[in-house]
Amino acid sequence: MTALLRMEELTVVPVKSPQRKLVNQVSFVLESGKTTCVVGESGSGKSLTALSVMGLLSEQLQRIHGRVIFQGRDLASLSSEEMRGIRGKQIGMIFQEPMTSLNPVLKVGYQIGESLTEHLGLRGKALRAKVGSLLEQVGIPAERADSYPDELSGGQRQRVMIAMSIACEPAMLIADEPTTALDVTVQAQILKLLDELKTRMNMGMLFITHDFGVVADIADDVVVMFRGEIVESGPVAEVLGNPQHPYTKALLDCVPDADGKKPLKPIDYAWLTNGAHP
Ligand SMILES: Nc1ncnc2c1ncn2[C@@H]1O[C@H](COP(=O)(O)OP(=O)(O)OP(=O)(O)O)[C@@H](O)[C@H]1O
Repeated sequence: MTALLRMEELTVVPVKSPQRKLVNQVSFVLESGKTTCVVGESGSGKSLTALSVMGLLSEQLQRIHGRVIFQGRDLASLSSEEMRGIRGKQIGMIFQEPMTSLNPVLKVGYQIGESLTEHLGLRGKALRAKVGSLLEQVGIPAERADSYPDELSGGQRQRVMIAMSIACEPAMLIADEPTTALDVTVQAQILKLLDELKTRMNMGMLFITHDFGVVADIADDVVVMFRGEIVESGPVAEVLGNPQHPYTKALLDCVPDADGKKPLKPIDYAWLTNGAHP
């Protein structure tokens, strides 16, 4: 079976100091209908990996090596116009903070509709019906299309972002810490919704998180990143059930108990660097 996304030895560096490898030789595969979680602490290179898939690295950064093959095509070989056609249509995206992605002065229904008009040419009644149906698919009554973002709760705003990201029925969804800003109960609801949509629409989901609790809930496969490199990857049951790398073990130690009471332990970097357990 051809993979939906095949990342081959992706390497990202700052243009001005190309010896600093922010993402170093990262390779993994994502299949349709599956979720691959990229997990690691802040600064490990997760977001740069996701942005590379979208062709959205900032101008100060460049990919010096590797390929990003989506549906059999190397995304780097596409023009910016072709890439714009893929973003939002074949690859959907959601990010951590819906308020920064939603325009506060436009009704949410209008904002969901924009990409339907741009990519699918929908207008008028057909557009309104599709927007209503998308809102209902993410658990929001259709009439909330006329609400402004600040009239919705944080969880509802993230649901609106999900509706926007799936509007064109993309083959792949990239979710970068989509639940981090939400409280635990809402987080669980959003994860469940994403998981259901992934299965129903047979999407591949690339899910970026620093939280192994989230990985346990949602991943089929997991890629553990540390300082720009993959230290461990594989099916979630294997990586969580029998972690091999000290960094994975240390991150797993940081997961709070179900009641959320276990204090977070600081990660012992000396141990990681020497390989000797303290
Ligand atoms: N434009 C840039 N120029 C130089 N370094 C950068 C740039 N953007 C990001 N970095 C660095 O690249 C590294 C990886 O960043 P990235 O955002 O991918 O981390 P992350 O794992 O997603 O962390 P977080 O969860 O905090 O977003 C970090 O050390 C960051 O400081």
